[in-house]
Amino acid sequence: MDNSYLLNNLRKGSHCLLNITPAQPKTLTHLPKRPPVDLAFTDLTYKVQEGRKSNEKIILKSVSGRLRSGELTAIMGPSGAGKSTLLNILTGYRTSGMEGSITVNGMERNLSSFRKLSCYIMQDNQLHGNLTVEEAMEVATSLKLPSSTTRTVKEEMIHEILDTLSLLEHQKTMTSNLSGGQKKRLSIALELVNNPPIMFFDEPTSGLDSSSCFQCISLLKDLARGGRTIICTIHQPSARLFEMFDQLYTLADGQCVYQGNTGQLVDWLGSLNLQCPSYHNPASFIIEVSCGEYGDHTGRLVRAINNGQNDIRNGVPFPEVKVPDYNNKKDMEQSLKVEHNKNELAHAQEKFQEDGGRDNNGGGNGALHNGLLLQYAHTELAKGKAGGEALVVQVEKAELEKQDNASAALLGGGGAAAAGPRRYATSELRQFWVVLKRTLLFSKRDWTLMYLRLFAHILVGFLIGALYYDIGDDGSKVLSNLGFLFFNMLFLMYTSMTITILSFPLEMPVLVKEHFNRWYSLRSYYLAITVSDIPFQAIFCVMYVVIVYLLTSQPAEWTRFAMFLCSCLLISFVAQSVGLVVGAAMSVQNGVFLAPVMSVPFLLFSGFFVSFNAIPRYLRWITYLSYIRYGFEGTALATYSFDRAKLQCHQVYCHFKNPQTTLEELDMLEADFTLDIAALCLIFVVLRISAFLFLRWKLKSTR
Ligand SMILES: Nc1ncnc2c1ncn2[C@@H]1O[C@H](COP(=O)(O)OP(=O)(O)OP(=O)(O)O)[C@@H](O)[C@H]1O
Repeated sequence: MDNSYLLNNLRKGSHCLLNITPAQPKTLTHLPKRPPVDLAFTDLTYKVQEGRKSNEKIILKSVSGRLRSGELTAIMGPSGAGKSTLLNILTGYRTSGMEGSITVNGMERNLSSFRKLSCYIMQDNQLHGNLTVEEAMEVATSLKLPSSTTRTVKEEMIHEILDTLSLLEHQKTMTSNLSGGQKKRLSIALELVNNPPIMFFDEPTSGLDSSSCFQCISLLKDLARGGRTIICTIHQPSARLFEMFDQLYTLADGQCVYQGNTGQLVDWLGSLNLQCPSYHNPASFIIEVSCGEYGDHTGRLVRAINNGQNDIRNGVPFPEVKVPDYNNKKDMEQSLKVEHNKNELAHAQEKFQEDGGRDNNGGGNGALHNGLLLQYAHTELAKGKAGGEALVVQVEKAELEKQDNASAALLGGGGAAAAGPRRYATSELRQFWVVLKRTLLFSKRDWTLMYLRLFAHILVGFLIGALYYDIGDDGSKVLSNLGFLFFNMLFLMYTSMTITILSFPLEMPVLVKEHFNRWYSLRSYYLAITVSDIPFQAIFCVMYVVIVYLLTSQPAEWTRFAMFLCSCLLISFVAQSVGLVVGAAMSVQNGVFLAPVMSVPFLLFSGFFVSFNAIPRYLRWITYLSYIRYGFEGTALATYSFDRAKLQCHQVYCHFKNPQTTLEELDMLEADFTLDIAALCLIFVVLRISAFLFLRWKLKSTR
């Protein structure tokens, strides 16, 4: 072979190699700027009542900790240790039953402002399956960014976020068709839109394979590197994943057994005579220790880490196991006796800087620097060195200044979506409009909701039309015609009620997430879903009524048809509202059983089975509540009242030839059509308000 050819190719190859440039890490440039936020909690206790009132269960036992900006923190622990509970409390998702203090940049947490700064990505992704990735992102930008943000900026932002999260090529994919890892990334992408400085994740790796887990944690790490505070609960990660976390917070039996760098864990446990075997995953080891597999060491670990008040950091000596409690007045007074010594202080700072220089993270991070310095000062103080106390004061002052600046930034400037007195980034009218458009899109795409319902109304319409064909003007078939009127009520009631009972509770988890993450107010959401289904329900009802009215030969008068239709429409809207109340208040299983059962009294007292005068007096009040009665009465009056001419009679004798006889038999001679319509409207309004109140209660009670 020609050597020069080989050489040339090799040269070409080396040229190619030389031209390879490492992939640049993707960064998010279009996101609103946010200040860094440090979160700290002190003496956090969480209790729940179990069984009888006096029976109290303590889930978190006076734990403390600090979660810093720019760090990826893992909350780990054995099952039932209290990880999810701690996360729920830190996010503000759970507030009742909690004692202790939570501070944001050193200031007591204001839950309302905090929720604008943070987002909570729950374990199950809670996404609407009927939207494409792109549409879901558009909804998120429309709701989470101020209305003043231009369309171009929103589009660029969506493009950038999807590109960063490797979802760009899937932007036209339906959310329901995404893989588990992609769904997780989409959940993150949706919340990234307004760039919250604090992001909480509950088990972000659950259900993912090892490669997706790695990608997911890498993404979280990148987000943390962007200055965000990223906190996630995780179940025993692999050694490779474990190394990726900056900070570890471990719980056992509701107490903190470790808080500090992941890299220091093995040494720290070693210093407490708990040697992690070689080639053993440190994450597994701390869980095994916490579970008591090597004996009961929980108490010792909790004391050593001061239940989360201490922090094991790179470059800072381990705190001694018997560290004084600085929250304790006695210990504090003792430490204040230590004489101020400026030389000692200077020495301490110098020494810290020497140690701090070895810290990988310390460099440019002021918060971390101060944190380390503070911890070092406490350690010195614990050793009884005079300079320690002055150093504590000095560092704490610096820390406070930083916190003031950051907090001012949080409240005053930064991301427009976060700042300001408004709870939401957009007006309620806009929220209503965006949610309405989204719900209409779902309806269009939901086969069950739309096409099955349409099909059912048409099919049943023709079936009933065939069964009761041409009976409307036949004096000998009035009883059958009354049966037809009653069946209309029954059909319209069940179709509109059950579809809502089946579909509405399925929306709940997404509603809980989006409402909690401040996408929209409950009012705008509720109004949007209330309005969205009314046109469809109306169209189906009109189609059904036109078919049956014509086929059964009811009176061919426009006014009577309008009255008949009006009663039927109101019945279906009222029944839909009953479905909303039931759907808001209970699960699908309970609702599907209870709603029809609860409707039985209303059907019995509708006036079809027993006329009003035949009902015992003490039970008559039920007829006033029965919306079926008003609907049935409305259609009966539309058919037989208002001086309707005598019906045709093809037999020797037709008892109900005169419509007045029918009304008399039904006790409807005195009935007023307007009153029936007014009663149905009133019941509709009361039910819609009740459904809203139930929904609000449900949202609160799930937390
Ligand atoms: N409302 C409640 N009533 C009674 N006990 C509760 C309640 N909520 C939580 N607990 C208990 O508190 C403990 C901690 O629960 P939590 O869900 O926080 O654990 P976890 O560490 O997240 O567990 P896992 O890893 O298995 O999800 C558990 O023993 C649980 O049974």
